[in-house]
Amino acid sequence: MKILIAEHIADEGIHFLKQTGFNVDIKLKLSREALLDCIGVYDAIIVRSVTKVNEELYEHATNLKVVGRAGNGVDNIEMDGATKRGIIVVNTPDANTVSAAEHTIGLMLSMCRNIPRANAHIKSKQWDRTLFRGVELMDKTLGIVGLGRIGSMVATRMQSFGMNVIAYDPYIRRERFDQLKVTRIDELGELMRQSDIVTVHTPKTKETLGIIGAEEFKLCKKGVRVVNCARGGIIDEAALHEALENGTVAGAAIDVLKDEPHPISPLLDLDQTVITPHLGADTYEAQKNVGEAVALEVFEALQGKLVANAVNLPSLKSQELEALHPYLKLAEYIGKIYHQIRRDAVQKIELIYKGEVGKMDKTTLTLAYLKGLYEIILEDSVNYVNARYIAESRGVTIVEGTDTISGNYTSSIAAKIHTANGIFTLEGALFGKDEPRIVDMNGYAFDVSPKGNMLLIENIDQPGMIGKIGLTLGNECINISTMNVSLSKTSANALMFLTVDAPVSTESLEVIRKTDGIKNAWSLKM
Ligand SMILES: NC(=O)c1ccc[n+]([C@@H]2O[C@H](COP(=O)([O-])OP(=O)(O)OC[C@H]3O[C@@H](n4cnc5c(N)ncnc54)[C@H](O)[C@@H]3O)[C@@H](O)[C@H]2O)c1
Ligand SMILES: O=C(O)CC[C@@H](O)C(=O)O
Repeated sequence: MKILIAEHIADEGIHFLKQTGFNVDIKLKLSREALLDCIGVYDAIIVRSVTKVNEELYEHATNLKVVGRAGNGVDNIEMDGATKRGIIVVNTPDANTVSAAEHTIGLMLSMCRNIPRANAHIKSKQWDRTLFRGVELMDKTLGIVGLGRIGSMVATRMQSFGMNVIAYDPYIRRERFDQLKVTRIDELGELMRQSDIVTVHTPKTKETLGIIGAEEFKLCKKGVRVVNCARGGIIDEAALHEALENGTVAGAAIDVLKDEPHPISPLLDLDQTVITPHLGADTYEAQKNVGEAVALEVFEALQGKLVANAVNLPSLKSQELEALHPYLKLAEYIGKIYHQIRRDAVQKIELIYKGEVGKMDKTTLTLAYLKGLYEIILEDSVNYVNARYIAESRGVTIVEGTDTISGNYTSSIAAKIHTANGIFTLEGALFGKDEPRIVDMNGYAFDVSPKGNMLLIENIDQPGMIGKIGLTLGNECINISTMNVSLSKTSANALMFLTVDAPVSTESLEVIRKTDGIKNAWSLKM
């Protein structure tokens, strides 16, 4: 596996990746052309906020499996393009939060006390204290837009400064506001009216781009101050420039610009602005955290593991992932069986999660089922990321449900596959803590451990069949490890699952199928 580190990450992360035995190339500041030229050989790329990982790059990145975003914001990564190609995108959302919150506060204080200009003044050997009179934070109202990880850290820290903290975030539950002792404001306009300082902490999305613009500035108290340590463009730069020039806004503290990494913006020419070149995450602590986290995630994702911080997968915490693991295995096994027995195109899949498993993350379990289903026909090109996309692009309807009752088992997963030629059903249960078993197939009851090479045989239920099958397999040099027979409740047929010690060749399978009393036989690989 080859990994390209295209933007600087901490040595700890690089060291980790190198000792895994992967081939690691560090090529910082490549031109776009050079990046497009070389990306084709890489299995993974690690970037920060500058590299645009978009359609153009994906078209050249024919081997790419993982994009590691060393940091939080993924606005430089085109997610749909990655998902449909099965490229897993991982980031490190918690690794630099404290640094970003502290930088926000540093910028806020610098702006309110004119620290950067005063510093430049005295370093030019001048001493005039009348030029830099500032304002206190105590008793002022801080309006936070986006009360997520960083917004909430800024909130609690600024409360200790004696600020009255209000916030606008329609996507956060009321209880969270209460827990943080932050006043919930239902409309952005109202937040703008009440605030002395406004700080934005949303991701950059279609909805938040320019969320604070000319109209919002019209609602503000004269002399409001603004902070943007989130993403360039969330506060419209042209409108901000205008508002600073006409005095509506007294000061702006900014870490992020619309067009990075270019230091070009009219805001740079104003005395009322304090600007840093996207330094929010630039602390030793944050970079060490980010570097280590992204390296581990890229390593795990390259091994096909489900990673906690995968952006284009349902988000799961590591403990949840651990608890889910045996069920994921079970769902994948159930998925694997259908296309090894039937070729009929799937029209609809109903998945019923019964018992304990019904309380777990069904979205991810269904991904595991679909991964198993399509792996049989698409092999490595299907993974957790694109499994649902593949099903949906084939017009397959997926229905998920739960049932509190799971018969004899603590947990089971029942799959019902609808095709033009009828319905195929399969149910699997978990035995003990982590042992998957097939317990029912099309109404035949079983207790089968799906593993290794298997044979499924349909035969007429008549005396002597087991001996005959044993003899046929013996003649074909097929050694049987386990055998599980189930009789039909409605016909004179039986189904038999066998575990065998080597793959059964097509020729042997033909011989088995022609044996008297055997109606069909399938070789399965689990
Ligand atoms: N300057 C830096 O170096 C630096 C470092 C880390 C993160 N960031 C950026 O900081 C921002 C916040 O990061 P985070 O980790 O706190 O993210 P987060 O996902 O934890 O929080 C974002 C919050 O914004 C809210 N939100 C989304 N759309 C909204 C809207 N239209 N109106 C109001 N609220 C809305 C969400 O509900 C969420 O609570 C991101 O843009 C991230 O990229 C910058
Ligand atoms: O360090 C970076 O490149 C970006 C940091 C920050 O904006 C992030 O999104 O994590």
